Amino acid sequence: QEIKAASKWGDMNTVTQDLLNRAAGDGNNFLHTNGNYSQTRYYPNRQINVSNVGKLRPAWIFQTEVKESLETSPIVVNGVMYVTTSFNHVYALDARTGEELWHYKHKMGPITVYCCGPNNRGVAVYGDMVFMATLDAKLVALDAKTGKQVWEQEIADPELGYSETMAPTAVDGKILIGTNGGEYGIRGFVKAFDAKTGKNLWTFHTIPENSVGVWATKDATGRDMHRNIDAEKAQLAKTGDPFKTLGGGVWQNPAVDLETRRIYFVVGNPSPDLDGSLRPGDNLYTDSLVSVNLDTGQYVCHFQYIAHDVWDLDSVSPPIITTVADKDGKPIKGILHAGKTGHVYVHDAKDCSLVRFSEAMVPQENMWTLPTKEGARMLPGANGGVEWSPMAINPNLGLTYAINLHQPMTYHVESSNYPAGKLWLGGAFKVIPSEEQWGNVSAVDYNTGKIRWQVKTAQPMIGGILATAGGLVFTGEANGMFKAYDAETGATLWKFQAGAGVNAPPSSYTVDGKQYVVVGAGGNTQIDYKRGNSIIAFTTAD
Ligand SMILES: O=C(O)c1cc(C(=O)O)c2c(n1)C(=O)C(=O)c1cc(C(=O)O)[nH]c1-2
Ligand SMILES: [Ca+2]
Repeated sequence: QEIKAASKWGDMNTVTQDLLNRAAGDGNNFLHTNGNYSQTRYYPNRQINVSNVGKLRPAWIFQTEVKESLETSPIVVNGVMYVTTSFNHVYALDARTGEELWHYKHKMGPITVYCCGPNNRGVAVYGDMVFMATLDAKLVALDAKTGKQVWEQEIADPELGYSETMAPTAVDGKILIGTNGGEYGIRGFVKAFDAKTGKNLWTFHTIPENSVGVWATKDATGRDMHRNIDAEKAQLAKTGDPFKTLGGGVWQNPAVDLETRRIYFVVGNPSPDLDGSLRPGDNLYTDSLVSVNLDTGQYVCHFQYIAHDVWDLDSVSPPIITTVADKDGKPIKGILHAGKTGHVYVHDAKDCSLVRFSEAMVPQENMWTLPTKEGARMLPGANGGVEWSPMAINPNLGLTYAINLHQPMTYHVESSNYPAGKLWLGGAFKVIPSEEQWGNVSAVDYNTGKIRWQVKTAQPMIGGILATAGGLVFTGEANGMFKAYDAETGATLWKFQAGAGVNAPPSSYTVDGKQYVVVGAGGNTQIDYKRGNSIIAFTTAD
C-alpha cells in the first residue's frame, strides 16, 4: 500500500499556504471542506456545464468498509483524494480511478459521546500531512503519503461529553478545531494547534464567564421569545452563571479572512437543550455568529440569533464570506449564515451586525412557543430549517443555495440535573408522525433577502451543496437521487440514483484535463436515511 501511494506522490502534493490561499481559483484541486477559506463552495471550472451535464456518468465508485452515515467533503490534492467515514476511517484514493492508496483506521478510545451519529465530515490538508478529529476527541496528524500517524493530541476530555465530528481547518501552521457536545453539558470552544507538533496554541471559549448578556426578549428577526426574565433573574441569584456546562459547541468549519486575520464561526445550542430553567440569561455566545483573531483567539465581535434557546436550534451551517449589498446598496464584506430557523442571515463582517435576513425558506408556525411537558408544536423542528449542511454561492448571480427540512415536531421539557458528560436534553423533541415532511433546494438573493427559486424534494434535506462556474448546483437527497440544477432557474438538468442517501457535500476537481464531481452516498443517522458506503465520482469527458 505504501508503495502505491508513494508512486503517485510528487512534490506537487505538498500543500503550501500559498496553494491553500489560492483555492478559490484552483479548479484542479478541492483543498478545503467548503472549497476555500471564504467557504463559498463555488468551483471555478466549467468543463461540466449547463449544456453537457446531461451526459454526466459515473467514472468510478469506491466502497469503504464502513456502512454508516457519510458526511465527508472529499478533499483533492493533485490527483489524490482524501475521504473519511463514520468511526474515523481515512482513505487516500487515486482521484482518476478510485483506486485505494492507503487506509487509516483510528484506534478508538473507550469513551465516545455523540448525539447524532458516529459522523465525520472530513480532513484538512497542510504540508505533507492530513488532519482528522475523532469521536474520542483526539486530533490526529497523518503522513499524507502513507497514512501513518505522525502525532495525536487530546482536544478535550471525552468523559466530560466532548467529541469531534467536524473537519479541521488548516491555516498558517495552525489546525483549528471546535467541538460538539451541545447535548452533553460541555463548555464549547475553538482551539488552535500547531500543525507540526500538535501543541495547543490558543483556546477561545464559546461560553464567556459572564454568559448572561442583555436579557434580550426578541430574536434576530424581532419576534418575541416569551422569556420569563423575572424567573431567570431569580434563578441566577440562586445558582449563579451557568457557563461551565452551558454547551455552545462549534461543529462546522470557520471561514477565514486572511486580510483582517479574523475567523468567523457559528456556535451551537445551549445545554440542556429544552430546559431553560437551569440556565438563566442570554446564554452567550450560543446560537451566535462569532469572530475572533486568527493568531490569538481574542474575541472580536458576535451576533446572537436566539437568546436563551430552548429548541436546540444550533447555529451550525458554515458561514460564508462574500461581498454583499449593505442597507444602502453599497458593497461591503459580508458574512452569510443559514439558520436552523430557516432564514439566511446576512452580516457586516466588520462588526458582525445583521444587515438583513431572508424570507423564511420553510414554514414557520407558533414561533416562539415554549416547550411543555405534554409537548408544544412549533415549526421548524429541531433539525431546522437548515441543518449543518453547508450552503454554496454563485457570486455572479448574487445567489446563495441552501437545502431545507420541513419536519413538524413537538417540543417537550422535563427538568433534570447535569448528569456529568451524559446526554442532557432536558426533555425531548418528537416528530409528529401524522404530518407530511419534505425538503427544498432554495436559491436566495443575498443582496435583497428574497427567494429567487425553490424546488421541493420528497424528503427533508441534509448534506450539502456545490455551485460551479458551469452554471450548475449539485446536491443529493435521502432517496439516493443526486441531482444537478440550473443555478439561475432551478430546472433539474441531470439526476443519478446512488443507491443510498446522498447526505454529504459534493466536491469537484480536474485531473489530466477531465473535470469530476464527487459525492458520498452513505445516508444519515440523525434522520435515519438509508445507509451505504459509496464514494462516487462523475465525469462527462471520455
Ligand atoms: O450541539 C451539538 O454539539 C451537536 C452536534 C452534532 C454533531 O456533532 O453531529 C449535531 C447536533 N448538535 C444537532 O443538534 C443535530 O441536529 C445534528 C445532526 C447531525 C448530523 O450529523 O446529521 N449532527 C448533529
Ligand atoms: Ca445541537
